Amino acid sequence: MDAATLWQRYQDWLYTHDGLGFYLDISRMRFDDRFVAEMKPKFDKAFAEMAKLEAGAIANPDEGRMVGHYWLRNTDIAPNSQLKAEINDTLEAIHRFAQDIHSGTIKPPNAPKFTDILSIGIGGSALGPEFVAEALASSSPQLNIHFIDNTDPTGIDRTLGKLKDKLHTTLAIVISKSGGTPETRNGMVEVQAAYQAANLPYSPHFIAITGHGSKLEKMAESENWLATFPMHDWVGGRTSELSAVGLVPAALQGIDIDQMLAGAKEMDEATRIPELKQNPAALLALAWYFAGNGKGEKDMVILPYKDSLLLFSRYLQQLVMESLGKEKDLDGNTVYQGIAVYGNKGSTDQHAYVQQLREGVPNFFVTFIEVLKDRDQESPEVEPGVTSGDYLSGLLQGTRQALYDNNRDSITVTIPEVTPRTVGALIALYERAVGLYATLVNINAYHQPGVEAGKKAAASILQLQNQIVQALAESNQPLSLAELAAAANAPEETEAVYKIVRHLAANNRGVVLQGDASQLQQLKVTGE
Ligand SMILES: O=P(O)(O)OC[C@H]1O[C@](O)(CO)[C@@H](O)[C@@H]1O
Repeated sequence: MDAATLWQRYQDWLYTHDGLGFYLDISRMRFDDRFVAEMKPKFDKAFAEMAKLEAGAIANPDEGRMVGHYWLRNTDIAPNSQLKAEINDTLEAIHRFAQDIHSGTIKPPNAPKFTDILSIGIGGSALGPEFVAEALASSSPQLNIHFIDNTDPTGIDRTLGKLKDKLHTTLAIVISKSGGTPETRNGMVEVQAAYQAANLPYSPHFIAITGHGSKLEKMAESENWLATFPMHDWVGGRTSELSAVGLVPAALQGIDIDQMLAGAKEMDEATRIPELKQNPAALLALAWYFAGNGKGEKDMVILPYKDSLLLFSRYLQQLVMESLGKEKDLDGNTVYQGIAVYGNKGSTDQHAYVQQLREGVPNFFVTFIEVLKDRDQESPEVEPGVTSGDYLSGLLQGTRQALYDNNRDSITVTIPEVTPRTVGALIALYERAVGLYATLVNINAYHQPGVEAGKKAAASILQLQNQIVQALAESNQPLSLAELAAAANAPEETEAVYKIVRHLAANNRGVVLQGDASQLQQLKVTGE
C-alpha cells in the first residue's frame, strides 16, 4: 500500500473518543472490506448477546450465573433494585473504610495508624490490584502495598521480610471469591503465623474480600476480623478489578476509585454501541479475529510504552486466556480456542525479543499502548530539541512502521495519560472486547473448567505424599522407588513417588534418598 492509501486507511479506521481522549487505530491490521462485511452478522449476534448479558441473562450457563461486572460502574443498569443497593452499599462501605483507615479512626491495636497493606490472593484476586498499584499508586501512597500471590515459601519470606518491623502497622487483605483457593489459604496461614510469632493478635489486622457464605467469610466472622467486603457471585475473578477486589486496595493506597469507575463507565457506554466502527471493543475483537483467523492462530503481544503499565500484559493474560482458552464451543464441539497473550513494555523489549517480531516467525500481532503525556514536569533535552519522551514516542512509531514493512500487523491504543480514569477505561475496553470475541467464536468466556483438572491433580499428589510418609514410617528397611510406590498403594505412580521423595529429601522432611541420582532404579528411600 502506498503512503497516501495508508494515510487514508488510517483516517478511515481511526476510532476517537473525545471525552476520554482515547484513540484506537486498527489500520495496520490488513483486513479488507469483504472481511468486514462477512463479519457483520457475527457482530450483530455478539451485540445482541451482550445486551442480554447486561440485562441479567444467565451468561455463564455452566455455572448458572449472571455476569454483571458492567453494573459495578453503573448501578442504574443492574437488573434489579436489590443488586443496585448491594453495589452502592459496598462502594459506600469501601469509601468509609478507607477514610477511617487513613484518618486513624480504625487503627491497629499498638499504633496510631496502619502504614502498609499486605494483599494475599491469586489470579483474578491479585492481578488487577497488582496492575493498578503499579500503574497508579503515587510514590508516597497513603499506604504501601505488598503482595503474596503464590504459595512459594521463599516469595512469602521475602514479602514478610520486608514487613518485619512493620507487621504491627500492616493491614492484611485476604482476597478469594471462593474462599478456598489453596495458594491463598497457605499465604494467609503463614501470615497469621508471622503475627503470632511477633506476639500480635492477627484478627484486628485482617480483612477479607470473599464470596457470601465462603469458608473465608465464616472464618473472618468467627474470628472477628476488622472487616469483610463481598465478592458478588455474578462477578468473575478475572473481571473483578472494579469490584471490592480492586477497589479496596486501590482506595487504601489513595487512588481515586470513583475516577476508575467513571472511566470504565464511559468506556462501557462507548462499547455498548451496536455499530462496529463506533465501538472500540468491537474493533479490537474484529482485529483479533482477523489476526488469528477466528482460531487464535496468532499471539497477542502487548507493548505499552510506559513503565507504569508494565503489568497490563500480565493482567490481560488472565482476562484473555482464561476467558477464551476453551476446548469446547457452546454447542459442545471441540474447538481448542484461545489467544496467547504476552508482553512487557516498550522500548525495553526492543532490545530483547523485538528482533524475532521483526524478522522471525510471524505468529503474532502487536498491540502498542501509547501514552501521549510524557511526565508532569517539563522535560530536559537529551539532545538539542529532543527529550527522552520524544525518543519513546519515536521508538514506538518506528517499531510499528518496521513491523508493518515486514508484514507484521499491529493495533495502537492511545490514551492521554495514565490516570485512574484511563486505567478504568482500559480495563472496561478489554473486558468488553473479550466478551464480544467470545460470541464471535461461539464460546463461554465466563467459566474456567480447565483450571479444575490441575487443582484436582495437585490434591491427589498431596494425598499420595501422606501415603508415602506413612509407608516409610511403617517400613523397617530401605525401599526402592517401585517398592515404595507399592507400599503406598500407588504401584502405577512411581514417577510421582520419586518426585515427592526428592522434594521431601531436599527439605529435610525426614526422608533420605540414597544412591546414584542418575540410576533411578537403584535408588533407596528411607524414613529418618
Ligand atoms: O478468588 P479465588 O476464588 O481465590 O480464585 C482465584 C483465581 O482462581 C481461578 O478460579 C482459577 O484457578 C481464577 O479464575 C480466579 O481468579
